Amino acid sequence: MGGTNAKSAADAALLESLDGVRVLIDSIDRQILDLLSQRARLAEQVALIKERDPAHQSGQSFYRPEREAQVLSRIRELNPGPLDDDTVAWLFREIMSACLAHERPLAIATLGPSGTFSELAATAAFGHGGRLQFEPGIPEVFRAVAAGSVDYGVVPLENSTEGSVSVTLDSLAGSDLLLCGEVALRIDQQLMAHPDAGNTPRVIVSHAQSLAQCREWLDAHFPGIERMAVSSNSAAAQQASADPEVFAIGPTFAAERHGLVVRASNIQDNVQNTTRFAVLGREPVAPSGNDKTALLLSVTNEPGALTRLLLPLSEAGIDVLRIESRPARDRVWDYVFFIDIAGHRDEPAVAVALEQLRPHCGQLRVLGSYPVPVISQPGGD
Ligand SMILES: O=C(O)C(=O)C[C@]1(C(=O)O)C=C[C@@H](O)C=C1
Repeated sequence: MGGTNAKSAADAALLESLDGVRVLIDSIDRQILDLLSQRARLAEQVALIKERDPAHQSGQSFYRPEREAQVLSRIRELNPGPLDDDTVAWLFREIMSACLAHERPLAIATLGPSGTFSELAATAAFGHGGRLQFEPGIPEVFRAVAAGSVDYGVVPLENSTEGSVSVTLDSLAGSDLLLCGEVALRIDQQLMAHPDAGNTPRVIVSHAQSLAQCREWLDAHFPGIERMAVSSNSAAAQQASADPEVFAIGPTFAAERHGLVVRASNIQDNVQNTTRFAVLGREPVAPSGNDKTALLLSVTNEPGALTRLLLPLSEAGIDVLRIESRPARDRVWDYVFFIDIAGHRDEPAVAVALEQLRPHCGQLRVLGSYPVPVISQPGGD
């Protein structure tokens, strides 16, 4: 006891000077490092256990979204402050990412070249331990995951200003891949140009979604200037870096990557502009305790068809979180519905409701059950 008091008196004295506080910080850092090393050794042990199990051979069984969601929720609950819950969760997101990379580095496909919002979303979902593989388009991300040349993919699903990303929904409908997670990003759009550019571009280029998210701003500030959609924001930034008469729209870090200067900041029409990105995988995710399930249903175009779909869900007390319809590509005036519900497909109430739904649908596919995101959206610039 006397020793502890002597130690705290010495610490109190150190707190009075910058050099003294730094001595204390150095000591804490040594302890954090020691604990991180112990955690990484446990991750090695986890890898050994998973490798022993024949069901756990693929990269898919090393990444455990349900466990990560549980760890992050617990950290938020335990957080004594003064750092806020999101901040400590982000720190632990990176610790788990580093431990996972130490167990088995994961390859993640996303829309490239480097400098897209999708790249930011992939890093938000997997931390900096994931190895990104850039693809020229969203269908190519699906193909890379399906072919097994990467472990996971990250694609944009829905934007708060522009609605669903049709190419993603159509690719989902046409593939066997599963949704394993989601991450929402605030999307702040920047107008960027070559450092030698004048004030009036010949053309403004960006991804079609980004051009649409800035439509009113562009009408007001650059009326009559041609707008051209290209495969990604970073492809647009690349074009602007090669031609001072081309301006691009995209995230700040695309300007940094391609040597451009930001000419106007946050030009999206809706300040709260947010995009939800999906994590695509090949294997189902186990329940975390707080999950959602994405469904794909098809019905023929006859009166009451949608009501017949929703009734078994509401009777089972299951919350419908989102409904989106897309034309069925193979039949005129028939529709497929993308429906998100609360709960995991392995929960009895959800499983029963899905069985009751099945006779009313031409097709019913569970696109995936996965944890409700635990960390609030980071800024997307
Ligand atoms: O618990 C596991 O299965 C682990 O692999 C460990 C760990 C972690 O660092 O906590 C790492 C990666 C997984 O995605 C989940 C958790």
